[in-house]
Amino acid sequence: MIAEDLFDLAPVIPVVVLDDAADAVPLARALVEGGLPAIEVTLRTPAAPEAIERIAAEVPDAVVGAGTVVRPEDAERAAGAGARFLVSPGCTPALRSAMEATGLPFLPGVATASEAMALLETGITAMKFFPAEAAGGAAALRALAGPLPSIRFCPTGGISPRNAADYLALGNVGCVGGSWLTPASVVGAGDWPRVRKLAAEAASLRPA
Ligand SMILES: O=C(O)C(=O)C[C@H](O)[C@H](O)COP(=O)(O)O
Repeated sequence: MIAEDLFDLAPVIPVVVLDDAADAVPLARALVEGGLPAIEVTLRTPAAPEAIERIAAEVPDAVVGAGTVVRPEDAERAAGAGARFLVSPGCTPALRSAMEATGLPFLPGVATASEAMALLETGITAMKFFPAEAAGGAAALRALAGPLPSIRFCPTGGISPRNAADYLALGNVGCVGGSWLTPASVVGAGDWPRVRKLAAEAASLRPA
């Protein structure tokens, strides 16, 4: 799998924060059943590595990745847990090297033309656009497509059912990411049917 393949899995990559690794498998099953197989588990909680391990072992139809990859050592740790892709909110040369060294596809985060150009110089054409809404939203991505037509983005940050379709209509958007599919209250209550419904609604944003 190369990074661009992540765009073809589903229109939305759920961004998941898990406090309890025991929630990982039922949550991932609900997302997959709803039609969203690519799942980004953020490395923001101590439970994240075990959550990734469990999903990788027990939910074969999921493509589990790690988000919030911030330090170079996070990349190796995520790969060791079984992550199949990596996502970072921004990027540095050291982080880029560490992500590349895992051999996994990765979406490094950018928010400006200069950041995107720095990665483009190293051959990267698939990136996360973060924080999408705060950094100019769909209008900013439409503008970037002019001078940087070879880059495709996964915008994340402030995306919801209200604005997701605006992003997905852009030619330089491969998919979007967001946490709205797994609200903390819903995960805390173990309301997996609700997660499945939110996922199904998101999956229908763009025909597969
Ligand atoms: O953790 C990361 O790697 C990030 O870069 C940030 C997340 O993608 C966003 O925080 C999700 O944004 P919301 O959907 O607005 O909650």
